[in-house]
Amino acid sequence: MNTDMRERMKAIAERAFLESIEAKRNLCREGTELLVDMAALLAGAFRENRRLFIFGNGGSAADAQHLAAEFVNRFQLERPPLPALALTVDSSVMTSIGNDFRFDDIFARQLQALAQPGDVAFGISTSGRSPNVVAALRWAREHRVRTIGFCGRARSDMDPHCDLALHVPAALTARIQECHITAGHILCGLVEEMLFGRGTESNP
Ligand SMILES: O=C(CO)[C@@H](O)[C@H](O)[C@H](O)[C@H](O)COP(=O)(O)O
Ligand SMILES: [Zn+2]
Repeated sequence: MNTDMRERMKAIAERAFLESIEAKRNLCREGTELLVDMAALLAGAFRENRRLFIFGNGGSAADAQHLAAEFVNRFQLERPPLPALALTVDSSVMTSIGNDFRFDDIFARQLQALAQPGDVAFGISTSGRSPNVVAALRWAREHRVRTIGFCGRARSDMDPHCDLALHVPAALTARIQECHITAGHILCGLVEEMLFGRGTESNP
């Protein structure tokens, strides 16, 4: 690689780092209160033995699985497992629904099979427009399943179907995703703290 090319690549990398930092700084200012509310909603549902279902496409499917693993196994505290499931992990279920019905139904139909009133449906979409995410949130809302969403900056199609929606103040999909996983980790930490942290029933 010649020097010009190296300098150009470094500039691209530095810009990405700085945009990511800026997006997270803005999210910290605009989204912290809402994350605490989301954590309280989730902690309340887990206290009532309700379950969490997480879903999204592409990078957000990976986020769904990553966050489900934090809840089921553990995040930062030694504590009992929490019931969370990513709706992105069973290729047989997803391909059969996509093939026999519509790809837009792959998450909603799994909720129809698994979710009960009081459970929580958690949709993740950077555009806020993925039809399968929106359809699942819509079904959940109509069936007394609590709904939370992570999306991007703009008003999103998820909003009308979410009890709580976190909007990330960034334009690029990648920067929004980086904020989503940070916010997801924070959410896991807050839920653990609310359920098992010092001063709680399980840890007086
Ligand atoms: O990870 C990325 C881009 O960074 C992609 O895989 C991205 O997640 C996919 O294009 C998704 O289909 C985008 O869906 P959404 O976030 O708009 O709901
Ligand atoms: Zn990505």
